[in-house]
Amino acid sequence: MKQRYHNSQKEVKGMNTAELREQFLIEELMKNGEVVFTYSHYDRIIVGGAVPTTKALALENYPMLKADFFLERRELGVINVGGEGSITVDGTTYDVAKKDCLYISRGSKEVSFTSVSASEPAQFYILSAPAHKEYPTTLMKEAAATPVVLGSADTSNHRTIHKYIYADGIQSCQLVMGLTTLTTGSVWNTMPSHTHDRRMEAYFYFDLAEDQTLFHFMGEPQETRHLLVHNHQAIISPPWSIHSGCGTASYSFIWGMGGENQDYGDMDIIKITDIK
Ligand SMILES: O=C[C@H](O)[C@@H](O)CC(=O)C(=O)O
Ligand SMILES: [Zn+2]
Repeated sequence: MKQRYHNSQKEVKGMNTAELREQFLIEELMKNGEVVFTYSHYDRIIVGGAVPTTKALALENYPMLKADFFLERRELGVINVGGEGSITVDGTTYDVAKKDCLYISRGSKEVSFTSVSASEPAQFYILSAPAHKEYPTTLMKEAAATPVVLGSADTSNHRTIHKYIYADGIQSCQLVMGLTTLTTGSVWNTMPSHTHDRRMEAYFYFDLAEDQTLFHFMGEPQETRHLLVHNHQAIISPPWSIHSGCGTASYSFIWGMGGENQDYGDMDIIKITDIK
């Protein structure tokens, strides 16, 4: 498991492209036959990917957690962005198809990830946060998440938001998680952009054509920087940073947060003409 510490706003202002990418971009998350994790000190979120092929992959323990097992003091959210798959939690198996979400309770001891087809594997995107109590392991199919349509073609940001883990959805200690799909021809996410000093956020981009890219914007609202992101890459957004992106084609992304509250609507919106 790789580890990333905090960066101050002042430090980030002075970073060049390589330094920004090293701190805030996670380039490789979906590796066939592997579970890959990055531990971020922003709200102690762990960002990961699991791609089982011919055999199941277990959620192993990591020495740096100093825990008896991964979920001893943590909760975990998973969304599949690949082929058909399932997740087994302490003997119960859940079918997790593309865009379905499974919340896994703190205290769960044996978790494993399986694909139906090794040639079209499931690709599980994982977020885990420290948890103080147990909430039940819960599966939410994509169809069960109420879609919220935002933006318009006029502003190139027509998109549908599916919320899974949040105050009015699957219950958790602090994890908030869902996904956004851009309508063909729309390319802007999260514009107008916002910050929420109360929560960090991670974005994982998927369904972006392999020969396309996305400009992800971060930084303080009047001191923005950008990172060039490709399909299946994630970015870590500090609480003081905007997180907004513009693709060279349409795409989807998973957003996930941890921190002070689970109120999806808690956002400090920045007027479009005020961004610098
Ligand atoms: O705090 C919430 C997150 O930034 C995202 O949910 C925003 C988003 O998906 C969008 O506007 O497209
Ligand atoms: Zn946000």
